[in-house]
Formats: sequence, C-alpha cells, structure tokens
Amino acid sequence: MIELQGLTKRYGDRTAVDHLTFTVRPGVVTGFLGPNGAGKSTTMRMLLGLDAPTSGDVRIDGKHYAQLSEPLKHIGALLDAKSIHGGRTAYDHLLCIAQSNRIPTRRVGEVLETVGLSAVARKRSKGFSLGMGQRLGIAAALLGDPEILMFDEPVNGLDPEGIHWIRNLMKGLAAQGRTVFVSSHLMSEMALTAEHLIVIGRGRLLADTSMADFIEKNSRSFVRLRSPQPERLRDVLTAAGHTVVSTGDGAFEITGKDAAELGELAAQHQLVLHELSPQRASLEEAFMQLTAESVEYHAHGAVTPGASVPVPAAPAQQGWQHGGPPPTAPPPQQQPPQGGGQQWGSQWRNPGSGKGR
Ligand SMILES: Nc1ncnc2c1ncn2[C@@H]1O[C@H](COP(=O)(O)OP(=O)(O)OP(=O)(O)O)[C@@H](O)[C@H]1O
Repeated sequence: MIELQGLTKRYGDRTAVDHLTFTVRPGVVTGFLGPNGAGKSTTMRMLLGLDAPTSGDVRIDGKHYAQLSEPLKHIGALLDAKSIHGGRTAYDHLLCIAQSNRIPTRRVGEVLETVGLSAVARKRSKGFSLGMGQRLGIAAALLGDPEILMFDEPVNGLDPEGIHWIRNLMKGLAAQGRTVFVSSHLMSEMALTAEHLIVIGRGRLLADTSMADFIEKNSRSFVRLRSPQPERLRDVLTAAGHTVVSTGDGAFEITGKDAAELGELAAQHQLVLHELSPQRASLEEAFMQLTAESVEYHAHGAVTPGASVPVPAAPAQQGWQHGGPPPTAPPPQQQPPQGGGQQWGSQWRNPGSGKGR
C-alpha cells in the first residue's frame, strides 16, 4: 500500500505537488493521470526518496522509502527507461542490480524471460529500441519480486503487441494481490487497464475514484435515436416529458434516460427506429472535461491565463532508474536558481523533453 498525506513539493516559487492525500491499494491497477506538468513524476520521485517533500508525508507499507531495509523487495519502479548504462548487456545490468540488493541471481533469468528479452540478454543495451529499453526497465522493477509496482509511462515506445503484453502483466500483478500504480497519457490504454484512478492537475488532487465512476461523473451519457418518422418521434418523446436535442445528422439525443425505456416508448407508438444507441463518453473525454482548467501547455501557443509559458525544448536530463546505480547529485548548473523555480522547472521538464514524447 502507498499512502500520501498532505504531500507537497515546491521548487522555488513553483508548487509542483500541492497537498496530495490519497492511498493506492493492493489488488487493482491504479492509474495516475494528469496533464503535462501536473506533478505525477515529482510525486513518484518523492515516493522513492529521490526528491524530498517540502512538507507532508509519503509511506510505502507504513514506512518511508529510506526506512525499508531491502527496498527493491518492497517496491519496484520504472521511472526513466533511458537511464541505463548502455555499455552493459541486459543480463549484466540486471545482475548488477540483483547483486547490490541481495536478490538471488536466478531472478535475472526469470525476469528476462517474463519481459521477453531472453534472446537479447547478452546484447549491450545501447543497441536496444525504446520498447526494448522499457522492457528492460520493467524487468528491473520486477527483480525483487516486490508487492508494490510503480510504472511511469510504461507503454512509451511499445508496439501494439508490447502494449497488450504490459496491460496483461499489470492486470496479472494486481490479480496476485500486488499494488500497481501506473501513469500514462494513453487514455484508451488506461481505460482498459486501470480499475481505479487518481487524477491530478497543477499538483492538486482532482479525483480519487473508480474508473466507472470517473467516466460517469465527468461526462454526459445519453441515448441516440433515429427514425424515418422524425417528427412523430420528437412529438412522442416531448409528450413523455423528455428534453429532445436534435443532432446535425437527423438523430435525437436524450440525456439521462435508459435506452430500453425509450425503445419501449417508441414501440408503444408503433414508431420504427433505425437507431437506439446508449452513448457513453470515453475516459479521454472525461479526462479532458475534468482537467480542462488544469492544462498548462496548449497547442498553437495558446496558454491558460496564469500558467507558465512553455520554453523551447531543453535536452533531456539524465534520470535515474530505481534499482540501478545510485543517483549522483545533479551538476551545479542543474540546480534551480533561487526564486526562479517556475521558469527553471519548465526548462528541466518541458513538454516533449525528458520522456521521449
Ligand atoms: N527538479 C525540478 N526543479 C524545478 N521544477 C521541477 C523539477 N521537476 C519538476 N519540476 C516542475 O514541476 C512541475 C511538475 O512536473 P512533473 O514532471 O512532476 O509533471 P508530470 O505530471 O510528470 O508531467 P508530464 O506528464 O509532462 O511527465 C512542472 O512544472 C515541472 O516543470
């Protein structure tokens, strides 16, 4: 279980994470959503002790990350698949992590098999595609057989087969009773994978709910009806007290009613229907609806009033993969200048840099 209590992170005058309180429970895949710059990666980094909270608390099975005696046996994470020593083979990369974390060597072969990299285990990872790198990062997360798994954009760079594979992997891990916490911008994929959602915008919690509730509450569901006798259908629906909305294509929309009820009403009046379809918004529509106010980076240079202005892409910073070699302190020029956190932060991780997007 992962528990956040009032977790806050400020960089200069920029609040990246703002009093986040939520719990990620075992047994289901929990999706972590938010527009670019919402604070997802910062939250995940604090969870792993890679960033110190300004205030608040985050615990893994009741302990701070630093208090876990063998952390990789509690939590496995994929934060940045690119932060792998390219000169090492996939096998050696995992062996190095296993040996430095008192994990049996046999696990290396097992996880390589799980992620489908056994055939390239002795190849240097610098020749790996983005998708292979993701698989290697996932293998490292699985190495300690942890009860908690956290993946930041795991499907990034994966082909359809890879996406299908990771979907099943995450569901399978949750079905084993593990805690699976995953961020993704691929809404269609998230809709198929996650049962529970945590949504943040500008560092704040916007929703902590089941997938079904989230879509239900943040989108309109309605029934579409089409008939070769549109005038009569409209009269019947109106007489029954329904608010009828005409669409451009000759259909009608009725909000908040059951398709069966409307179909029976049409049958009672011997009306022929060519369409009677319940319409449910997608996760993507619901997400856009909920986070519309929180989106900082818009296309065509349009920026929400009060939001920070995106700056030209800076080179991606070298990240640290959880479980890999320990992180080194960033060089001095990567430190945020005093009082200039907002602009500096944008350079550090502006849209398109950093995660291969
Ligand atoms: N080390 C840092 N120093 C200063 N600002 C930072 C730092 N890391 C992140 N930020 C800023 O904090 C905010 C949240 O960033 P974060 O990377 O956590 O968002 P995110 O939700 O993961 O975004 P994305 O979906 O684009 O990956 C952003 O405005 C970012 O510029």
